[in-house]
Amino acid sequence: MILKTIEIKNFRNHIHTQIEFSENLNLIVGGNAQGKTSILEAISYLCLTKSFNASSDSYVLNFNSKFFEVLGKFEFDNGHEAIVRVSFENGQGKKIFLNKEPVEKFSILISKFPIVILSPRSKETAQGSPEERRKFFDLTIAQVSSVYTDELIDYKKILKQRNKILNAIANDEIKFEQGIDLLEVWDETFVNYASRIILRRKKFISEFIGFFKNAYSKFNEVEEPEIEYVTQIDIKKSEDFETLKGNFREILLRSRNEEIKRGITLVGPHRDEFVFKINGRELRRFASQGQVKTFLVALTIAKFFYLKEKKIEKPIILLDDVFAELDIERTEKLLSIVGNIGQSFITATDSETIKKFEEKFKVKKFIVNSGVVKDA
Ligand SMILES: Nc1ncnc2c1ncn2[C@@H]1O[C@H](COP(=O)(O)OP(=O)(O)OP(=O)(O)O)[C@@H](O)[C@H]1O
Repeated sequence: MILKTIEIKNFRNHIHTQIEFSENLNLIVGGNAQGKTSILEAISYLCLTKSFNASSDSYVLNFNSKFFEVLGKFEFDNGHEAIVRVSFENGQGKKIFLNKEPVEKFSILISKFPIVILSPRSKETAQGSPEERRKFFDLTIAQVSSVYTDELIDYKKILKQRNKILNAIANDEIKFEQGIDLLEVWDETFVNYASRIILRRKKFISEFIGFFKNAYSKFNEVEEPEIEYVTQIDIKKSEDFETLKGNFREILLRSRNEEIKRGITLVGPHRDEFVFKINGRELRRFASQGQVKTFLVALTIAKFFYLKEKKIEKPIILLDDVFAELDIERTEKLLSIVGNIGQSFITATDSETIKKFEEKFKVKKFIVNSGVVKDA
């Protein structure tokens, strides 16, 4: 897939920006705070319905505007075209159109437009809390399966209900027996959703790990990297759905007294972990900065090839400020692996490093100045 053109209105400091991209490498250059990352954020809205940087749509809405709009024209690998329009207005919320038809379920869009992003925030995936890694992998699975996104949303709703009941029992707001009855109403559905998510994550990691190890070995052939999926049930003894469900139901029942005492759900995929390791040691605790960088680049490459195979569609790739974050060697290697196959967008502040990079790669260069973009 390639993004041929984009039109951005009232988005961060871009009042009206129109860009025609190259189908290979697009280099977006400018000084600090000129609006380079904002272009990548706008692209992210077209594929993921949101920014990879901002937690709220209102944050990217231009300070002096009432609405923003991003319009992108894509071409899929089979030659078909698609137009995505995302708009947001204060008080009205976000609206998305695919080929002029309103998109009711955003999960559909996420699973249709494969994208891989490496940004300064990606460090959180390696070094942040378990939630950061769950987010990274949940998004990767969501990009392949819209059903997974819908199930995750439903799971979170049921989890909230369950927590409300447990909390009410713990605080004596309802009678114990009444609370247990209520819990039992929710629990079978809870077990069902939890088991589906766990099974999906298990299957995903068994497929993804090959892509990941292969990518890592391109940078380091000596180290043994690992991504371990850790869930509360014995995953090896949970081959099929019914067995997994049975195992899950069992630990849920076993945890009931503790859950009631604490007033919260203690068992379920919201507590899962994906542990990153190098040579058997946890990355988060023991890795050097260089190892963390290699891990992140390998994750990016692995995700690119995983999505490409699953979607039978080349993802686009966004690299935000990678020269500052990664160093030139890793960036060049990353681009020599994925940049020759797909379309990439890379932001950078102008420097000697960039000049050398431009000599090596065929790039279309754009200069950004106070939210205004010009072809270089
Ligand atoms: N909601 C908003 N409305 C208007 N301007 C905004 C809004 N949010 C951020 N800005 C400004 O828009 C610019 C966008 O910066 P952006 O993050 O795209 O910069 P950048 O060129 O990538 O810079 P750097 O190299 O420092 O990362 C900044 O000047 C920022 O202060």
